[in-house]
Amino acid sequence: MKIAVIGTGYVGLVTGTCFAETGNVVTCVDVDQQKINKLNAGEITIYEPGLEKLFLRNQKEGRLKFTQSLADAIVDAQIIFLALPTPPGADGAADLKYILGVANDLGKLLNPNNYVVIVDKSTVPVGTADKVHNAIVASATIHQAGKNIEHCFDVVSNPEFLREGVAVDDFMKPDRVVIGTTAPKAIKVMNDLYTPFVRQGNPLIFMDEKSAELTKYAANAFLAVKISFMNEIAQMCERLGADVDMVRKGIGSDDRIGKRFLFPGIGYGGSCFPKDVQALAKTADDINYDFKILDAVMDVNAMQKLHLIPKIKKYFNNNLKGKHFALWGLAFKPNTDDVREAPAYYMIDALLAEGATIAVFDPEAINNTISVYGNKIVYANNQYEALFNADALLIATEWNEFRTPDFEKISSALKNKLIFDGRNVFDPAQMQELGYHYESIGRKIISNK
Ligand SMILES: NC(=O)C1=CN([C@@H]2O[C@H](COP(=O)(O)OP(=O)(O)OC[C@H]3O[C@@H](n4cnc5c(N)ncnc54)[C@H](O)[C@@H]3O)[C@@H](O)[C@H]2O)C=CC1
Ligand SMILES: O=C(O)[C@H]1O[C@H](OP(=O)(O)OP(=O)(O)OC[C@H]2O[C@@H](n3ccc(=O)[nH]c3=O)[C@H](O)[C@@H]2O)[C@H](O)[C@@H](O)[C@@H]1O
Repeated sequence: MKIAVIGTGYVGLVTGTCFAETGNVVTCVDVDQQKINKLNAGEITIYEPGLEKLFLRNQKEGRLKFTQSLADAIVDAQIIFLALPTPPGADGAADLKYILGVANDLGKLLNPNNYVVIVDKSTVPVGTADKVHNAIVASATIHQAGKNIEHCFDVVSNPEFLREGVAVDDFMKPDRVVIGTTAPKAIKVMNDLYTPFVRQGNPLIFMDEKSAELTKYAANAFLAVKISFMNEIAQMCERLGADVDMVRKGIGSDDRIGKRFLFPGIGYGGSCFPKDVQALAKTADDINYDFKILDAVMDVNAMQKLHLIPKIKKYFNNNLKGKHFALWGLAFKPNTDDVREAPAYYMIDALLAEGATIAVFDPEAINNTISVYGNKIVYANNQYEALFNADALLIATEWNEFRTPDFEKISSALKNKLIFDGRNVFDPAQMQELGYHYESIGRKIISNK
């Protein structure tokens, strides 16, 4: 099939590449000229394990192309994906200006003689498929007066459930594909497109557009509830002397609860959970429904992101002025360079406000961080360099390479054998043996005092 993907960010690039991988001819569009130039030069623009190999192969074989021109990309396309940003507006609702802006452009460009399925892959509020449909028709009425555009397209909601860091696997082998449309022609096209991705029997779930749109928010909000619930259990553990790792294993082995997404830490971050929980709360607000759990989740997460700060302050008698910290991990989770809503940044801001200095290291997110913090913090070339002369090591992201470090190197570089771990990366028993003062989330404090 011939496919256009509008928006070539984390979702658009993975979507385009993976559809090319199953033999489709895909043209990705972006307004960012630098991005398109880089991609056309064979340079990948995001760090996502496994993506570069597929990107290069499909580009070489002519199945994956990049352009700035929407008009060129949609010529003869049977499917047009919208993978555009939906950032929070001032009131917390998803801002639809990118989506509706492109819908307006499509109204000018669609060919009334070619049927096309327009698929919304962005995370959008319930009712957006109708808005996109109406925006296209309104624009066509002005710019293509007299032509019968309304019958040449359907708008489908096909929310994306990939996780950054494992995006290629999630896309190629999805747990399920949710497709919101009741239009028979669109159902056929979407079924043909996705059949190669569900050969193991995972379902393609067809439903109406609104249910599909709400499914996406419900999934992200439910996962945020799960994480926040465990973060609150961790708070209880710290006060009661229980161990959250044991509680996690104890409840996770119950199939009804499941093992995944029960890891406590310094809160959830990223470009989606924070904005999507907020947007769903706003939708509830708009229809006068008081969605109490979502408000609690947002409060818990705001508190959790700064959970280590009072612990660090307590250790240093409430005075961090002049203290110097090493921080491992900047990305909002491992295996990505994405720093949007990264919990590490909340820690950096809080420590800088207390008068501390910080040296940071992350395997992939240093460049993105330089553009945010400039010379306010120090950037190390590797995890050990960050430790030099620091009063303590702080951990904000559980990259695998942090899991079994050289503890001798750590203790010889640090001023104190002191670690505050926001992702429960180390084993408290080992820390005790090695003589560290070690504080983590929901587990007992190891003291060397
Ligand atoms: N990042 C993720 O892991 C996931 C994101 N989503 C959703 O997918 C959507 C996109 O998210 P990301 O890919 O992370 O965003 P992103 O910000 O990485 O990418 C969006 C791209 O769209 C481009 N763009 C903006 N206006 C444009 C226009 N008029 N024409 C062409 N390109 C344009 C931007 O330059 C950017 O490259 C959002 O709604 C998000 O909630 C859904 C599932 C996973
Ligand atoms: O809509 C989206 O953008 C995506 O949002 C999340 O994916 P992502 O944000 O890439 O990463 P997750 O693995 O879900 O992690 C999100 C945050 O939760 C935190 N987390 C995750 C799991 C856990 O047990 N504990 C925990 O604190 C992570 O550290 C991270 O900060 C969802 O998992 C995807 O299904 C969804 O498509």
